[in-house]
Amino acid sequence: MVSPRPRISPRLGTPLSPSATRVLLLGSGELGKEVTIALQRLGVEVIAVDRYADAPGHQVAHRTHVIDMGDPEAVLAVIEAERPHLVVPEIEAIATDALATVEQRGLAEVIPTARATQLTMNREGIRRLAAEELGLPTSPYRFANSLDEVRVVTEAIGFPCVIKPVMSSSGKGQSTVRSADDLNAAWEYALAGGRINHGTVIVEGFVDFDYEITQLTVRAVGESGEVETYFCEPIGHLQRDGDYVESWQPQPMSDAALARAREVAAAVTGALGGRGVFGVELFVKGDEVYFSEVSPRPHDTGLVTMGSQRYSEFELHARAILGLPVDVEQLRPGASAVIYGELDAPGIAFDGVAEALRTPETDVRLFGKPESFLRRRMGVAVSTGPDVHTARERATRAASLVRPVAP
Ligand SMILES: Nc1ncnc2c1ncn2[C@@H]1O[C@H](COP(=O)(O)OP(=O)(O)OP(=O)(O)O)[C@@H](O)[C@H]1O
Ligand SMILES: NCC(=O)N[C@@H]1O[C@H](COP(=O)([O-])[O-])[C@@H](O)[C@H]1O
Ligand SMILES: [Mg+2]
Repeated sequence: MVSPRPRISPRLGTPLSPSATRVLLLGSGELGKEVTIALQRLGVEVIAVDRYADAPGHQVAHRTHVIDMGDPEAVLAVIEAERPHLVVPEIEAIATDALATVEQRGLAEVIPTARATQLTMNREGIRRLAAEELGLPTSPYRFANSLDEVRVVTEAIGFPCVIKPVMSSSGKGQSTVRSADDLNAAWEYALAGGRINHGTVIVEGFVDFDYEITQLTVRAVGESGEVETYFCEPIGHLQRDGDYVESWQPQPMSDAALARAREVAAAVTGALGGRGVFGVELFVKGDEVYFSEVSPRPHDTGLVTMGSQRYSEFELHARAILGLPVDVEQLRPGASAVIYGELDAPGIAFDGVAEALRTPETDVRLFGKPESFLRRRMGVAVSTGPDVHTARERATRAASLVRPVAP
């Protein structure tokens, strides 16, 4: 299903010289910032691209660009100008047709593959692949293009159900609907919240799961010289309004559920192909595992790995995409808790960092986003501890001590 692709040379060059190994990131938020730092430590030349100036990843890259990432010509132009070896998508809303062109013309290698970015940018592509081609269990689902169609398909799906734009992330435009009276509001919210106003929604049956996990899965060159699949310890997380607020590792699971989670993750990532980290989102009920969606890149809930693993998901991504070996060992139970902006203002300040850092085994990362919004993720607290419970207490406490304030 996945065509063989040329393997990147494991030789690394000197940045800003003709021998440089060049990586271009499309998207330079908090996740891209950490990938960039990991690449910089390996002496890779990094070009960071985003839709706005001074994005977190811009602040640590060799060069930066601001473009409309939904514009295929703009995406192609920046890749043609920079001639990177690797193009690394950091968000899903990108002109993915341009990435297919890049791959076809052999301009650069797209991570993990152009097809993977095309399938995962739209919930319809990945859902049909997982449920219909691979036969993996998912929530029941239907697609709808108008409020009338939403009314019809919810008859089939039943209540409660979850309505989401087919192109969105971090819960934007998503609502859980309990009765037909709420459909109008959910439709309007989905139209307003989609990244690209596509006018299509997915209606999913509500899965009454016991817990949900991200199964970080790494496709990297192994000792055999072939791409092999590696699994991190499962990450449990808590979501509010479709956006992650807390994550921890490891999530305790039965042997049967863990084995099933890894089977599902291997099937999906194997079908997408390429190299790098994937965040496979799964719902678990008893020993049953339901596939939800997958990021073909590091995952926000995986921020916890900056504390809990020998190599964070960002370091693993950097190594895997460069064709270097990986080690997914977890060292200590860990947790992360999100620091939101809590106010709408540019150039905000943060009080309470010293108090937060008095918490044992705790780090605070402030992403440096130039503008704060009420519910924009501006930072994260990452803690470890003797057990997950202690790590969670530490991280949530530290995050609550950091107070965003107007400058
Ligand atoms: N069908 C469902 N049944 C129950 N809960 C759901 C369902 N779909 C979504 N959720 C809840 O909403 C959360 C966010 O959903 P989803 O991952 O699809 O949104 P997203 O916008 O892609 O978010 P992100 O980009 O952060 O992954 C899930 O992690 C889960 O907690
Ligand atoms: N769930 C996806 C996710 O966490 N993506 C991360 O958030 C950034 C966008 O943040 P912004 O909306 O605050 O600019 C993205 O660039 C990526 O790092
Ligand atoms: Mg998700």
